Amino acid sequence: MVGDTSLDSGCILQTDGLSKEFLGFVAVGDVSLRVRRGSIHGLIGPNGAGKTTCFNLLTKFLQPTRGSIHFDGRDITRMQPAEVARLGLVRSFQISAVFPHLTVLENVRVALQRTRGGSFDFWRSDRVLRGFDERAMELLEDVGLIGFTHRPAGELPYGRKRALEIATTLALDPVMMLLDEPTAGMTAEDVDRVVKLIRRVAAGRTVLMVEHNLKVVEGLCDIITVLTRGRVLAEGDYAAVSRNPEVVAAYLGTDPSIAGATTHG
Ligand SMILES: Nc1ncnc2c1ncn2[C@@H]1O[C@H](COP(=O)(O)OP(=O)(O)OP(=O)(O)O)[C@@H](O)[C@H]1O
Repeated sequence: MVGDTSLDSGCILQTDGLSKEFLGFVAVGDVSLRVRRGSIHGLIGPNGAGKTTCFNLLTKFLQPTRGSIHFDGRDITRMQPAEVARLGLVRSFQISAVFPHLTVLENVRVALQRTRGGSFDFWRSDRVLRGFDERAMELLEDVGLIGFTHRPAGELPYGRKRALEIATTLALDPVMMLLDEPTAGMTAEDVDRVVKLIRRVAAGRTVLMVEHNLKVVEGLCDIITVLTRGRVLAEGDYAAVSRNPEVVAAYLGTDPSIAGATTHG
């Protein structure tokens, strides 16, 4: 499959023979992923399966050892992370990307300014930044953070911080969002809220998410790719992959509950 660039027009993201080796160790091996435009696509697998490495390859934080990546009809295999983000393939960063001493509104404003104004605008006055307020408020509304507008981001409860992180990602106006374990470490109540939020922000976009909570995967994802030891083990909707004996076997010892389609972690 390496070098196969016949593009599937229904797919916004396509990898062919994608591989990453670390000193000969195959972290991702020959992964040919097809992400349908407008879908919510889950990437799951036991610990060490290669999910994070895969994400890092897609967002160009790592260069592949072999294989190709096409996004929206373009070959992005050798592009830089910022170029890929400009094309609309945006990763939702971890909490550390939120500035804790800035308010919720200021965080979104800065994200908007980075996108639209460019970093050279940083010296400009508050007045310029306030120009972004209208859009920032819309985004805060979208993610349910209006009630927290003037709170320092560092004081937000964990689940709300993840919502803020999603708002700052939405500020980049992504065509496709990559979400890395969006519900990790959350209380059940926060999980529900973030699931609803993802469903809402996924409208009109494509989402690829790594997620350990299988209940979340079941509820959100149209299609799921199961990785194990760097390779694609199975693909399909939740009902199909959770019944797949190879998937059940791969999870045994780490998560036997997949056979019963319940929650992990
Ligand atoms: N920079 C690196 N150097 C060497 N080995 C690495 C590197 N990054 C990842 N690996 C190895 O590649 C394999 C896949 O790791 P990866 O983090 O992608 O898995 P994962 O599916 O995201 O796991 P988890 O669910 O635990 O986060 C692991 O065996 C890991 O030790």
